[in-house]
Amino acid sequence: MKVFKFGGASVKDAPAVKNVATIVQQHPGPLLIVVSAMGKTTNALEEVFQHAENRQDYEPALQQVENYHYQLTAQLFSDSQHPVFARLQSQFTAIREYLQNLPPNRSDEHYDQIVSQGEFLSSLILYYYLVQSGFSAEWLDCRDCICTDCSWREARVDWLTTEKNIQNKLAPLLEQQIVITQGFLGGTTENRTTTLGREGSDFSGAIFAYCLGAESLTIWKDVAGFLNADPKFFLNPHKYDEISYQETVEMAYYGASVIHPKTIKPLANRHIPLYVKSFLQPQEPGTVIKDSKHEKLVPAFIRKANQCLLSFGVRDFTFVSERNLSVIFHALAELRFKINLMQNSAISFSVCTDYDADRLQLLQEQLQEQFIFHYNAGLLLYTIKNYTEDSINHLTNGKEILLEQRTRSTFQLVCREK
Ligand SMILES: Nc1ncnc2c1ncn2[C@@H]1O[C@H](COP(=O)(O)OP(=O)(O)O)[C@@H](O)[C@H]1O
Ligand SMILES: N[C@@H](CC(=O)OP(=O)(O)O)C(=O)O
Repeated sequence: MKVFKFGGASVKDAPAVKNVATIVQQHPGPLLIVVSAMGKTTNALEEVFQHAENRQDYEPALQQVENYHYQLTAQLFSDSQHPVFARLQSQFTAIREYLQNLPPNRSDEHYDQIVSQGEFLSSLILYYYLVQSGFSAEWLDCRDCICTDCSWREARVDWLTTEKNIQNKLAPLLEQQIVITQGFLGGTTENRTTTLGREGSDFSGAIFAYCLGAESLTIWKDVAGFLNADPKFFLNPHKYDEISYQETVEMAYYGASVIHPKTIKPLANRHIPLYVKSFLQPQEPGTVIKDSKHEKLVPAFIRKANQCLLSFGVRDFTFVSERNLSVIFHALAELRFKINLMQNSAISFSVCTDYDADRLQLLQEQLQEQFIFHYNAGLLLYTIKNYTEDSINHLTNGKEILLEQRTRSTFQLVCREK
């Protein structure tokens, strides 16, 4: 039993969906397909929700999402009476009804109900297309399997219940046919939809693979495999043919965005290999991530954009103490800031984190009485894993560096985005 995860880029238009069917055709045998929203649909739905949250007209943004899905679907199904069109229509009717009836206080719970819709649309379109192409297939609502708490936007998985659900409801289905389900989503015991954190469909693939005891998980990407740098920002990156879970989890943690950082742990726990393969060249081997031992790898360059550097200074001539730090950490955790790098001196403490204007405002309000609080936005965080002096010189050349740090294996710097 294999699990394939197809991300937004692999289903971004009609030819891409046809390509997915070709890939599936080439892999006979029990298969679970976990699919993300098509193209940039999740961003577009976030925009719809933001308009609704600010009591602005969300209809033009929603109309764009609808047109995109209809146009793509019309290129896949020549029969305009095909049931897929009625399903799409009922999804959009439900979205509009939900938005019209939003209560005055719009919250993260409402965000999840809207932003989750992209995966329902994509999984329905892919399901109907595979059936039309002659596959024996079934559509599964992942909320019947992936059980989470109510931590909206980044729900936590109840692993015991999820494993039981997957064994009882999904495993028997997979004996008969291919099953298509949604990435990124879960459901609470009260039947509310949750999301697992942006770009969380890789993690969904790993949850299913873990609970099914799958032979492997393959994530299909627009790159040749797991590379030592993002080809959008670095020339001629090197592809790893094989790499350990340990190295991968560290690189994903530092920001190698090709794999969601939560993906690795469940797979490593059950020794399930993860393949990163190109949907553009599916016959190529890509990268395999597993329990492997290797010599020191070539340096990996990881770039994290939209960073800010927060600094907390003490108000008197005392030093930054453990007690001060615990107040700062508590506030950061409450507001769900992820610390990407930190450094302290006698009288100040600095943290590099993802920039979010609203949450920064709340942090400032909470801490400004106790600390002198400053921040710099518009920054980049670079990490070199397995660095060499040459790689550091290459990276730092010409950059205005605000902070740098190194351990025996990892070099990090924060600099201005030019
Ligand atoms: N180390 C890396 N190796 C390969 N691709 C990377 C790496 N770091 C960042 N990327 C970027 O990740 C992208 C693919 O991941 P992602 O956009 O999440 O795909 P999808 O949303 O389709 O699942 C690539 O297009 C590439 O720009
Ligand atoms: N669609 C969601 C989940 C996801 O993982 O998407 P992708 O596989 O395209 O990164 C998002 O954009 O956050």
